Order: sequence, then structure tokens, then C-alpha cells
Amino acid sequence: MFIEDFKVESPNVTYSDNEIHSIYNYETTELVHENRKGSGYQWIVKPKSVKYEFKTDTHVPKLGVMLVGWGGNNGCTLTGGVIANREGISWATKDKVQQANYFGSLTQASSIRVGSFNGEEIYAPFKSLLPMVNPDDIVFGGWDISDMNLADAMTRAKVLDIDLQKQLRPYMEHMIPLPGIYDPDFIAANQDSRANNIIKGTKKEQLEQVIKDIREFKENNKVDKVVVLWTANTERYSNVVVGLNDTTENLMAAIDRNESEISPSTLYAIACVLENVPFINGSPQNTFVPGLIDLAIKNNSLIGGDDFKSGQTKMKSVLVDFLVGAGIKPTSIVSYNHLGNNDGMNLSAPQTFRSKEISKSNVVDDMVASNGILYEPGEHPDHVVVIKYVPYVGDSKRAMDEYTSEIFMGGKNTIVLHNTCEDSLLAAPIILDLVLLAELSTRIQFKSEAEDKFHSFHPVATILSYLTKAPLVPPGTPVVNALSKQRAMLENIMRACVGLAPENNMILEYK
Ligand SMILES: NC(=O)c1ccc[n+]([C@@H]2O[C@H](COP(=O)([O-])OP(=O)(O)OC[C@H]3O[C@@H](n4cnc5c(N)ncnc54)[C@H](O)[C@@H]3O)[C@@H](O)[C@H]2O)c1
Ligand SMILES: O=P([O-])([O-])O[C@@H]1[C@@H](O)[C@H](O)[C@@H](O)[C@H](O)[C@@H]1O
Repeated sequence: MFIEDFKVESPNVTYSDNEIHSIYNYETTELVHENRKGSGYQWIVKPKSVKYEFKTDTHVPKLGVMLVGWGGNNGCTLTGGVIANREGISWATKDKVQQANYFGSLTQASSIRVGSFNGEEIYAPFKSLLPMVNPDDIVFGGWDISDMNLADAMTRAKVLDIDLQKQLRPYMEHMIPLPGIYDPDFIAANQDSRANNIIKGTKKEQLEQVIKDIREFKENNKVDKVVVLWTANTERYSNVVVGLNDTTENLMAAIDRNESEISPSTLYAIACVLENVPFINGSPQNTFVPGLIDLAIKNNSLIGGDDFKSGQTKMKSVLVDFLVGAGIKPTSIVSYNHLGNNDGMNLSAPQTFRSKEISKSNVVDDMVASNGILYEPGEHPDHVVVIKYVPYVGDSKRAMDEYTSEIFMGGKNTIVLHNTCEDSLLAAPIILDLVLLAELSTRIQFKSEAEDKFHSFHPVATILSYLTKAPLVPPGTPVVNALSKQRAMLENIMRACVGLAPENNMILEYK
């Protein structure tokens, strides 16, 4: 059965006018490697219970979302999709009259199990766990190196149905992206033709302009909070150089010197960290150079990324988790896709493709490392990523995957997948989830029984990892890519905020 909402009644949960306060026993383990006399070294696993308190501010702000690359396929598709939902727009397709929806969004279109009732499993909307921004209320803005208005950008993108585009045009034709920071050294040369909307000046002047843009957007739109998200073109990796961008001091000094190796995405991100505005990187480049991570931690300003996990890689983080979890040994993974949108054109350059190849390839590392029965230390499946630009197919990405695995008694198992989808229709709801969850996480404070004061999550927002191919994590902490674990982590942290136990799927009451 599906219910729309619920309230937790527990001595450990208090709902007040401004917050939800929960007391939560975190059940974990502590490992010890002991030298046991006579039996040599022994791993000892000790169950451990740590009491935490969570406080969630229930004041849901008026949220402004500023997209870098607002005029791109993802940016205009998301903007149009939210307007269509907000206005209740429906449109004729060749099959039927289509209603607007948020399918593909974890927060808006997925559910959680709240328990059983009379032998029936009871589910509720994911978003019913904690008060979240209603996406219909978001105010959009942002930057683009192309000055095309959002209605014309929607036409250029060729993603949304024509009848929908016609209805959206009046809402979007007055939406004009702010000039962006353009550096041809960081994206493909084929992007130069659209770069007619640029912030001039030195890197310091560009940084200062972005800060001014954020402040003016917040003031002009009377929003309480702003989240900035990069959905602009994939950049090449920045060289990380001692003395240039390895520390905050060196990074800021490099900007003062107008050093060419500081990328546009890093400049936007620095502007956000200086303004304490969450910044999320939806592309694979290493925007977050060490000096920037250092600055975000010092300023306790949320940063998250990298690279939306939307299609082929999302499937990979499910399939490989299933195979390895079933004791089957993937030995060869080949992921090929072609697409014809501007993203694909930008990725046709070797240096930008390399950024994407890295984020699409590293996604199996944690799953492989989890099974020492299947893999020797350092052993990995052969893993190849291919992306080709084929203009004719546009945003309709064709992905073809082949997974070859070793099975029982020397057997071989080959799984072949083919997937066709509008890449932007996969990415847009993920962008929505990223900004909504980033905003929510800034309203959560918590402390363990060993801490005196409540504090926020670590500014490097691992909580967003379900939505990214290459999760950015605090230095020295584990990277988890398995999709089921990422979703469970996010849901269980939100359950803890309302005093609910993690979903453990045991259903002992019926065993
Ligand atoms: N399924 C997906 O679509 C998907 C999945 C994962 C990651 N991504 C990443 O999301 C990004 C956007 O994808 P898209 O399909 O919307 O691409 P797009 O090329 O349609 O849009 C990118 C936009 O960014 C603008 N731009 C480029 N550099 C800029 C800068 N420095 N400042 C401001 N604007 C700038 C471009 O003019 C363009 O309008 C890409 O990096 C892509 O790799 C997309
Ligand atoms: O999310 P995913 O399907 O694994 O990866 C996608 C790539 O296959 C595609 O070529 C690229 O253009 C998109 O930006 C996205 O990164």
C-alpha cells in the first residue's frame, strides 16, 4: 500500500515549530587486529553503538538555482520541465496527451518503505521523509557563454516535444543567461562558435563578477538561498601543481597573478565557496583542485560532484554490484556510446573525452576491491570506455555495453545491453535532486555523544554520491559507487533525522 505522508511518534523524536530533533543509536562495528597468544593475529569485530542527535531546520527556503551552462541541453530541459510541472502543462504527442511529471527524480518520484500494516508492506514518497523545497517553486538563473535565450536554446536542444515547446516559449523567451567565464584552453575548440556571451577581464575580475552576479540574483529574485550547479561543458583536467593550486593560499595567489591553469569551473566554484553558496559539479573535470577543497573546508561551504550519474554508468554501478555480490567475476567491461548533442561534440576532443573516460571507468573500483575471493590484490576487469559523436542522433544517446564474467567451473557469461534515451531527460531530474538534497543537507545539524556541539555535514558532500559517477569525498574517506549502497546511505541518514531505524529488509516479524 502507498501512503502520502506520515509522522513518527517516538520518545526519541520531537517536532517543534522550527525543527525536528531526533536521538539516534548508530549501530556499527569496530575492528581490531590483535595478536592472540597461540593463535597468532586475529581480526576482532566489535559491535558498537554510538548515540547521535540530529536537528533538521524545517523552514523550507525560497530557493534560487543558478546553473552554469544554463542554455545547454540539460539546463533548458530542466527549466522547461519545472515550468511545465508548475503550470500543469499537458501536450499532444503522437501517442497521447502527456502530463508533466518528475519521473527519474529520486526525491520526487521514488518511495521508501515505512513498515508493515496487517501483513501489507507500506510505502511513502521519498520526499515525505524530511521537509524539502518544492521544485515547482525554484527560481532559475545562471550563466552561459552563449547568449541564446532559454526558449531558443530549448529549440536548439531538440529534446522536448514541439507542442510542449510552443507552450513553454512564453515563459522562457525572456530568460537570458548571464555572460560566462570562457577559456578555450579548457573545452573543445568546436565550442568557440557559440561563445558570444563572455565575462571579460582577468581571472580575478571574472571571479569578482560571478560573486556580484550571485549577490544580484539573490537580491533581485528575493530568494532566501542560492545553489549553483555546473552543467556546462566538460573541461579538460587542470594540472595540479605545487605552488599553483595545491593550497588555498597558492590558489588565490595564482588568481591574483592571472595564472592560465586556473579553469573557469574552478573560478565559479571559488566564487560560491567565498559566498557560502553550495556548488555542485555535474561534469567530470577536476574542478575541485586541492586548494579549493581546502578553502571549502575552511569556509564550511558545501561542494559536491563529480559528473551526473545518469545512464550507462548508473547501470554499471548496479550490474557490477549484482555480479560481484553474487560471486560472479566480471573480467571484461566494454562501454560504448554515441550521441549527437553539443555535449557529444565537446567530448569529441581528446582532452575533454579523457575527463569523461576517467569518471566512467573508476566506478567499479570499490566493488572489485570488496571481493578478495574473485580478485587478487590489484586485479581488475578489462574496462574500456568509448564515446563517439554522431550528429544525426542528437540528444538521443545510444549506449551499448558488453559485460563478460567468469562463472562456475570455468564457464563464461556475457551480458550485452543496448540503451537509447534522450540524455538530457535522464540528467535533468538528477540535477533537480542534486540541488534539492544539497539545500536540505545544509539544514541538518548533528553531533555524536562524544561531541559538545552540533555541526553540519562535512562540506565535501558525500551524501550526494548516489547522483554522481565519481563521488567527491573528504580526503582519506572511502568512495562508494555501488548504487544500492549509495541510495541506502542517503535514505538511512534521512531516516535517522526522524528517528527511524535504517531499512534493513529483514522483516523479522514475518520470518
Ligand atoms: N545525461 C547527460 O546529459 C549528462 C550526464 C552526465 C554528465 N553530463 C555533463 O553535463 C554537462 C552538460 O551537458 P549538456 O548535454 O547540457 O551539454 P550542452 O553542451 O548542451 O550544454 C553545456 C552548456 O554550457 C555552456 N558553457 C560551456 N562552457 C561554459 C562556461 N565556462 N560558462 C558558462 N557556460 C558554459 C555551453 O554554451 C552550453 O550551452 C556536460 O559537461 C556533460 O558531460 C551530462
Ligand atoms: O551517465 P552516462 O550515461 O554513464 O554517461 C554519459 C555518457 O555516456 C555520454 O556520452 C555523455 O555525453 C554524457 O555526458 C554522460 O556522461
